[in-house]
Amino acid sequence: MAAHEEDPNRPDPHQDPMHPGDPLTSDAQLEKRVADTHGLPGDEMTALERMEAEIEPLVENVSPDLAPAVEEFMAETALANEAESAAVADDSQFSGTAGLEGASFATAEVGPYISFQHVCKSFGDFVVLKDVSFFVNPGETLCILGRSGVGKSVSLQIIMGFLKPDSGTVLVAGQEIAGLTEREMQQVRQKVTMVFQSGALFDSITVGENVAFPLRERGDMREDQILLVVRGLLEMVGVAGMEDHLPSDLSTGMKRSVAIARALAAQPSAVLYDEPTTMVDPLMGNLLCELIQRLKTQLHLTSIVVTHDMRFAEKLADRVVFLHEGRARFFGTMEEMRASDDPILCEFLAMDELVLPGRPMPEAPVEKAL
Ligand SMILES: Nc1ncnc2c1ncn2[C@@H]1O[C@H](COP(=O)(O)OP(=O)(O)OP(=O)(O)O)[C@@H](O)[C@H]1O
Repeated sequence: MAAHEEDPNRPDPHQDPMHPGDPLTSDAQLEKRVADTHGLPGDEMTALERMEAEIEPLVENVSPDLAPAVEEFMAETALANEAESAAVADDSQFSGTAGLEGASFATAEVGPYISFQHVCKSFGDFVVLKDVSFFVNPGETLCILGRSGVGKSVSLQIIMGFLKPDSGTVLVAGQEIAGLTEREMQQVRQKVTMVFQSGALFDSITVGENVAFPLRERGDMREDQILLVVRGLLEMVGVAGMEDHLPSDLSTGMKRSVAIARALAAQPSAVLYDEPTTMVDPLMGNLLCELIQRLKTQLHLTSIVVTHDMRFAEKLADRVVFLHEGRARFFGTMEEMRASDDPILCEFLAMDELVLPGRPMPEAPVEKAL
């Protein structure tokens, strides 16, 4: 097609892509729609304007024909997250600092979005978590650190309700999850979603169908709207044009990017990431790290990241919890961790210095010629 010819399939830039037939969403219309959807008062407009301005950099690499759809979709998420954070802050269910004695409570004046209080978990006789307590406040990022097998992934699975703790209290989205039915837990999982190490994509359907899945589940979006948001989200996470591929065609890093796009399609308040930078090259690792950082600041996402990568933790974490022998050996800010003289923690950090990617590895002993 010649450059000047109009593509009949190209969305009309003067039409609202989320609500075709409407003129392009004016600020007032968008304010009303988001207010209707999330029950926010009409005077939230200034917040919404700020939100859209914040979100702009997130969609800067998205094609102009897709950007408005993604921007509006993400603005809804960001605004809902602000409201959610406020609701958690007001929630009287939060039972204070029980089980977190000795931790840093510098910013704990709002209730945590997710917390463990004295959590224990065993598999048969094998005790994984003996008495673990930590929290993450709304909009903050917690990194879970520790050697292999200390229960980092088990902790994430407890938060998602896939595993049940033997004792202790777990708050997710500000509410205690112990007594919830599976159906209630599914509602919690709409707010708090997880990006697995493997991506955990559905292998038999395309990348686009994977990302469209949560959008179709909502039941209130038309197919053409869904396609716009899917393509836009894939561009946003750096895997443009992959919608017709099967997950098996993708590299590990690309699968994780698609898994993040699918998680975002559910408009979550919190995302749990299990080893997002493991087994990808340093460039892909940096891209994923930057994406997670942008999602945190621009969407006000609460995040928990299980990682072995200290540089990643340094960039992202508001707080860290260091698990060791079934306990939260350290819980506090990155700065407090660096200042700690705990020998076990110091040894862990020293080991990390030795194997940090990008730094020269310690010289291997030269083998003697036989
Ligand atoms: N469903 C399960 N049944 C029995 N044991 C389990 C189960 N899930 C995890 N475990 C055990 O719990 C321990 C902690 O596992 P987990 O996956 O949380 O470790 P991790 O800290 O994430 O380690 P890594 O960094 O190697 O991924 C391991 O010994 C694991 O074998």
